[in-house]
Amino acid sequence: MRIAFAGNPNSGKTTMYNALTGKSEHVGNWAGVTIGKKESPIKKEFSSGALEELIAVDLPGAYSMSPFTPEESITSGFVRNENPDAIINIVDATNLSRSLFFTTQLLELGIPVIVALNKSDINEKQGTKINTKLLAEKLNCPVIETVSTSSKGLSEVMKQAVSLSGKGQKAPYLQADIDMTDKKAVDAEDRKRFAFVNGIVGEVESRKILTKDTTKQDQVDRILTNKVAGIIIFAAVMWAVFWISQSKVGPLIADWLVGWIETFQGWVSGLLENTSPFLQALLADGIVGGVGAVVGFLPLVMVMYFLIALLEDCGYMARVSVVMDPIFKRVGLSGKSIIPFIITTGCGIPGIMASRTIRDERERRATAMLATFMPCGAKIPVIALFAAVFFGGASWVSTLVYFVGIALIFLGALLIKQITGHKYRKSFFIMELPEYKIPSLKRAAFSMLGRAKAYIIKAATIILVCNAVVQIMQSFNWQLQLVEEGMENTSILATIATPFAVLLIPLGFGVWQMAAAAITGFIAKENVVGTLAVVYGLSAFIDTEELALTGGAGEVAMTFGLTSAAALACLMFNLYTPPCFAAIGAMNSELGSKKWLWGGIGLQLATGYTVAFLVYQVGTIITTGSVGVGFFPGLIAVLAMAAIVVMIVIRSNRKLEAEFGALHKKGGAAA
Ligand SMILES: Nc1nc2c(ncn2[C@@H]2O[C@H](COP(=O)(O)OP(=O)(O)OP(=O)(O)O)[C@@H](O)[C@H]2O)c(=O)[nH]1
Ligand SMILES: [Mg+2]
Repeated sequence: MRIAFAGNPNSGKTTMYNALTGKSEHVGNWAGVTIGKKESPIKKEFSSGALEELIAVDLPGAYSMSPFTPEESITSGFVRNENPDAIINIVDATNLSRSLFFTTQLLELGIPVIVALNKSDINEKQGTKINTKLLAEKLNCPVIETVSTSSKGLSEVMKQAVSLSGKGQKAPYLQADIDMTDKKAVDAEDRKRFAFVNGIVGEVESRKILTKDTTKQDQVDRILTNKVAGIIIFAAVMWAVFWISQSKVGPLIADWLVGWIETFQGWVSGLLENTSPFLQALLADGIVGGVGAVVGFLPLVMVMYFLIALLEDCGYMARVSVVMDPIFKRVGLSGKSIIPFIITTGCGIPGIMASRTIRDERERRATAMLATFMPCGAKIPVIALFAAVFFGGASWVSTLVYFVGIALIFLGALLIKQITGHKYRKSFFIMELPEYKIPSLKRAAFSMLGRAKAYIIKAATIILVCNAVVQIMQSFNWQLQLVEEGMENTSILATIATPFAVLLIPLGFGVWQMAAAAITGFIAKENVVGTLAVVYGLSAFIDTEELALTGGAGEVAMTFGLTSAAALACLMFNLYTPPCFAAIGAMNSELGSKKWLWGGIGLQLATGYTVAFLVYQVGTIITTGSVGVGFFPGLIAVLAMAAIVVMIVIRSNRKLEAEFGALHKKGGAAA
């Protein structure tokens, strides 16, 4: 027996789904969190004696059966075509008139509907009363007050769902038989439906606080969404997130963790004392050392995940969208893009997927393509490592790379706008402002632990294998003999990476070790740290005795042999060139076009290269007074890439002019 969970965005569907199934799917306090269908069996205690297994199907939020965005069409498609046995319609009880529009459409499908008047706790606090008995009569279906966050009313909802499932449903309002392609007729029909819904709401609801009254929440919103103050507050909030996770609390815990890892590594080395040097190197340095170096940074990432989960839960994200909207509009994006960008600071894959909730196709693709310029959680170890080794652990480094990421998003968006002719297209922006609430520490902790688990699994699988492969490739030469000391350049790894390293000379880090790290970084960005640990034979980058990241920073910096300008260039190259393969896969499915995908990858490659070139060369001029090595070849490469971009812009503009320009002229002449 399948029971669908449908309703407006942010009404609490996923919270209810999690409560009934024991899952921990992503919940957040803004519209558009769930972007795909999720299924899971309902716990026995809620199955209210049903003989068959009950399957809950969580769906993305939708305002109506006529979808505007890809994720809305998943919902309407499912309830229309997949015949669930019953629909639980989760209605945000604080926003009845908006929600019932969709309810009346669901009631027309002939599938039994149970209305869960969710968030009824908020109504209680605000003194809003809803006559559920009367509402049930008007709608012709059971109406039950629920609070998903505390499971109130859920047993009753399930009882009704089980007893009604498979039976029919009589609709209280039937849409007239109209031509759905006739926009005027559809609009008129929608207006009639609204009138019907408002009539019901007028009868069943009594409010203490009227919608037009200003509440405390409105006053807070006035400040948080203010054009100037809003941006300053947002910058301060994000800075605090990075500062706490990467400079304060994160490193403190990391230090303790690394102590354990080092002890473990010592123990493994002890066990292997009498075995072959290759085996020792592979197990103790390659696997334990490499994976340990990556896991050592886990606390930084975890603290960050925790803080972002708190931000998601309190209702602030939607406000940030509003603040950023006018700025993003200028570059052809919309305020909604900010949510994918913030999610990407955790991981690029859900970040890219979150772009699905943006209506305009061009904006959606631009967002998916640019999201990974925001450094993700896997890049934190890389940032922290370079900051510690070359810049004394300075927190300006991480702040800088996030701001450069934002700047690149703006520049990239401007470029896409140029290429796709944004001036010919219009878009609009609707963002609902959800209620503020005190974020749940428990939920944030769960979300953090879930992500930490994924990070550890990744370290123990992909990263472990990569490190082992790197270790083997650097231990042997092509004759499959062990490489002797001083002959490291002849290893398989070195000979493969050297041609790539040549390309990196104008960026200041044209050595095979850095090239190898960048290449393994495409498999997973943590690999940059793992590979550097393996190829340079270093292990823990966090020094336990000095309670600091790489207490032996000077020594490590010497081993790497980079100037500070080259180090910063190397860091930025690893951050802004294309993300890991998994994120590229997500880009592929969201962009839905090979042209856009390759355009995106090309843009990322060109951007990463150019930024690294500029940072190294300008940095070298500032510090030494003359340009760095490989300046001219690098300049030629960068100019060639720029020329290609200019050519694409000119060509596409000509095409657009032919397509739209004529149209505009015609329109102008007629007027
Ligand atoms: N006060 C209160 N808050 C709730 C209740 N149910 C859910 N919430 C909160 O509402 C917000 C949205 O919850 P979700 O479960 O993500 O909503 P959703 O309907 O799945 O949203 P989308 O996936 O975006 O369509 C979260 O912050 C929840 O904690 C409730 O009964 N009472
Ligand atoms: Mg949801």
